[in-house]
Amino acid sequence: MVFEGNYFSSATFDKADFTPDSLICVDQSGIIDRVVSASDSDYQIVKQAAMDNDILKQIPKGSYLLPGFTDLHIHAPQWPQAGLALDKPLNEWLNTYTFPLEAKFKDLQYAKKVYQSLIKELLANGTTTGLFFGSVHTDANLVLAKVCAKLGQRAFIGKVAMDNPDQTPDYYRDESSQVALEETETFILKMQALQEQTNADITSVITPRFVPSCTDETLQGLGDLAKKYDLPIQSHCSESIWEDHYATERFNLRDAEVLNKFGLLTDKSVMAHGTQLSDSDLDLFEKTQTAIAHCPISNAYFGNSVMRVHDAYQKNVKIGLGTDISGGFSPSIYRNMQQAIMSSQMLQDSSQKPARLSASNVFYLATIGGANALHINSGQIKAGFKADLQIVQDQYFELSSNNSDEIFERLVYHTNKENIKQVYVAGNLVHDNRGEK
Ligand SMILES: Nc1nc2[nH]cnc2c(=O)[nH]1
Repeated sequence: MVFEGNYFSSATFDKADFTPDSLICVDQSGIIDRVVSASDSDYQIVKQAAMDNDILKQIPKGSYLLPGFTDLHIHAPQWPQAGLALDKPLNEWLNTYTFPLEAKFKDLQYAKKVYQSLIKELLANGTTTGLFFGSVHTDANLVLAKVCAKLGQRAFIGKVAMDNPDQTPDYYRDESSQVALEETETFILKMQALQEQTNADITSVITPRFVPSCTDETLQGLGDLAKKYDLPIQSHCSESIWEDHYATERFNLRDAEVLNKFGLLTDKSVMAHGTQLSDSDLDLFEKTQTAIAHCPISNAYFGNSVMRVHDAYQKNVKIGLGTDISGGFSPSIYRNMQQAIMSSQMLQDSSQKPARLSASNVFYLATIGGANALHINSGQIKAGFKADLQIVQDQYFELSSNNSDEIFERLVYHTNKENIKQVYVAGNLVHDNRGEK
């Protein structure tokens, strides 16, 4: 396939490049094998060949090609309660609403219905890769993997491990540390088999829910499994003041230090939130190459402060964006880009250091940031990268300036589901709403 049109892609944290009138050539394996610019001598030849082979896709005037987004933190089973009970503190929200909902995923029919709805919604919002928390149930997590395989989303999925009887309800927990670890290993092996069977881009992820939910044996065992199978790890770290106090009381260590002690901070780890991370925690993240999933909408409810994106970035800590469905109400990474900018302004007002984020900064987080955290060659429109792409319409094209910087800001601020016309994962069309008004 060859796309013809204008595109935006992050060049650096501070700058998104606009490239007009290009041919983006995608090979059979879904990789961008060449980007031909209008000034290249063979532009017309490449275009003609694509037309002759009926593989030219022309992007209409006023629409742009962007890289697909990575959602670096999302709880798939919480989709049915997106936007509900967000006026409660985290601990109450978990115990009163979230654990009872997740417990329902024992029912595989229910799981299938919810997961189909969620993955369609994410694709329609331009999210081409997701890093998912599932539930404790191995089989329901496999349902999620099958749905992602079928609908074509790249997925990293974790069977949630939670076995600490002091912090989890008896109706929703792994029965013991042994069960948590055995089920995690079973999930890893079944995911490997499914991956081989379907050839889908699905990976299992070691997933201790968070330090309070897990016993020491489970935290240690999960660290060992991550090492044994060389897998990504995800959890929550320093999301709230309550979580930080809990770690200090139980271990006399900071939350990040506890995770590190059990081998859970590695270059394949993605820790959600981090609003309470200290400078020394950020140094530890840098040293271990652990990434942060910044979830600005969720943090406004549960985070007790704004995550210091600039400080983390300055310290070379990898960062991407997450929706945190359903701590965050919106499945849209666009909506989270907007909130990241707004929240950063509030941090700026209470901080001596630079904290403001620009549209280019948050676009970088949504694309390159997320892809780097997961070690995938996605998030850029460039030769050698996966063709994870979205065609997005600038709804104010006819009304407003056509300066590329302004178009870019409009796209970041105004794109909604209706303006996302097509989405591709590794060159495969996974969402098409051109027929809709
Ligand atoms: N936001 C959020 N924080 C958590 N900490 C432990 N579990 C959760 C969860 O489901 N959502």
